[in-house]
Amino acid sequence: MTMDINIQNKVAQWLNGNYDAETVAAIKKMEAEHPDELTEAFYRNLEFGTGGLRGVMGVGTNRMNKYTVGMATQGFANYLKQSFEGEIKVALAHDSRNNSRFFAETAANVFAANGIKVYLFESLRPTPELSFTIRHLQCQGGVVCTASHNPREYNGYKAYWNDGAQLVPPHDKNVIREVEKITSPDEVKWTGGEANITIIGKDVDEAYLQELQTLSINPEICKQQHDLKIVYTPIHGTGITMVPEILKRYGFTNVNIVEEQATPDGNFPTVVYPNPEEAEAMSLGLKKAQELDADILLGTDPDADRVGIAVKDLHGKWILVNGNQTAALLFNYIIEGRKEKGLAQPGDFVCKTVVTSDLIDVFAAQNNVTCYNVLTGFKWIADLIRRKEPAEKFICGGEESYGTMIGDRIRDKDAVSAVAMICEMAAVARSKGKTLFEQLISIYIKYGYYLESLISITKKGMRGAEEIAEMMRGYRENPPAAINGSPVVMLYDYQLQQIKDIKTGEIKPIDLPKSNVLQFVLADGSKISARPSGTEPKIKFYFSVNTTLQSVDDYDKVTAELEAKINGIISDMQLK
Ligand SMILES: O=P([O-])(O)O[C@H]1O[C@H](COP(=O)(O)O)[C@@H](O)[C@H](O)[C@H]1O
Ligand SMILES: [Mg+2]
Repeated sequence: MTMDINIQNKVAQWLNGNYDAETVAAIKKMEAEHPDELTEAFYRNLEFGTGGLRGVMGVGTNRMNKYTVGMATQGFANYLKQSFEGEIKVALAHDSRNNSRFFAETAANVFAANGIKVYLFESLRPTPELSFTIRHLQCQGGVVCTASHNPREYNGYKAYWNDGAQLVPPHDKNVIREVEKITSPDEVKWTGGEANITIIGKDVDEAYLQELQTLSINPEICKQQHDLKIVYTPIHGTGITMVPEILKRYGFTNVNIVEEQATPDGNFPTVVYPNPEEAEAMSLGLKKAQELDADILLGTDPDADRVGIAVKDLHGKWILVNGNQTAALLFNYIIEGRKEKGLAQPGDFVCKTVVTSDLIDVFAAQNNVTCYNVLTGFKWIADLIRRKEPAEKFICGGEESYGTMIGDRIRDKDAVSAVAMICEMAAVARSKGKTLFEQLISIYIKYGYYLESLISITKKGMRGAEEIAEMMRGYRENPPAAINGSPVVMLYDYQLQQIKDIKTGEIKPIDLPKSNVLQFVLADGSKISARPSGTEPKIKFYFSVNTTLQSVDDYDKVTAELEAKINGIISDMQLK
């Protein structure tokens, strides 16, 4: 295969530029032995996706290495200097991944050499704590070196603006424009500003923990139910730094850590993927929860912004709760809890993403709380808060992909607060003689039973990205007329920013930025969404079906019906 001329030029730049001997040797080796890998490493530059820059670690413009981190930081520094006057400050953190500390120190040195004041965490911390720190220390920007829940060969760069939110347009595009102007490592200021770096730690931890304590709605019940039996696993990530402490401060005394996964380790030795969405990543925790006959299991991802939970079902069998169910439970607890406590105000709003359960829209409306829908990515939830404040007040936000954000002081998804509040919610349920699972069923009975499921198909590399684009094009050009026997009645195309009523042909606009997402709404109320992931080489299909549930006695039967419906949709779409 002959290599595209643009790729050849980029490779030549790296071979002839001021790159270290190790990098040059690695490129030459790939050139000789694996030219296809060389293409993958250089065919594009890393871009800001749903959650910052993310890539496999290695040499090349499409990889995470000290050069791409250094250039991204130089570009970010340039843009911060154009955007703000006076002293500029940034906060930096990192997770437990291999090279995360090195990348964070590299970024710290580059910012500092550009005359920017840097607050660098002394060691690993959760991503949400960094979001908090930006506001707390009044910084103009920030970075976390993490690839979140991605496989171990990845790393990444989550970049933040002065409100503690990840970059959205135009800032992300503008930073990339600055990065693209940099053609050689010689244009990066690598060192020379060490005096501008301040190491931070305990004081900020304390402020963050105190902030999280203010979120509690029923602190007295947590104390009363202090012996709620909790099993927690940080899956070798940053959660260990804050989660046990916040649980203690909420008053919980029976917290059992999964010891085999307690030590931060970038090889994530006990799991295939460090992602609580994967059942396998939760299996050691489940084993411990079963042995201890615990009330709840919680697991956080490496940068502690997403949380997965497991509880016992009606028959005492342990089940993994999906992200939609956790979000529904938590939103419901917060909305109803605030109402009961007299904290609810006109102008309160919640926010979720367009691929997250519509059950939340239903109960928010019935409780007079506005529910907004945004594109996938917490950066869009944070963006909405910015656009609505101060007229409307953000209460909580969340998404199917195992994340929530409570209150407006932390502007990114936060598993530390989520763990605390989920345990509080379990404590409140227990004080009423209920389990969390029973609580979920009560929500279904009151507002409607929505069942969701997700299929992700991995397609790696340049070819994979093309295949995913082709699949999306196929659905767009030839949308199905019916799925699983039910006609498609509405077609949402977020790329075209329009909703089409299939029967009448009427078209309505979608007031969101353009995004490659399609949704088919069926006559029976089911909804199927398709979109390429913005963080991993995957295409994602989301399925949502719903019906009414009269009583807990019908739960098993109705669940089986809804599951059969989802399976019917999946097989009709030939996705399995
Ligand atoms: O990876 P994290 O935990 O930072 O999470 C990031 O990616 C998730 C998956 O995105 P996608 O479906 O595009 O892969 C998003 O849902 C989330 O809002 C975003 O913050
Ligand atoms: Mg994460």
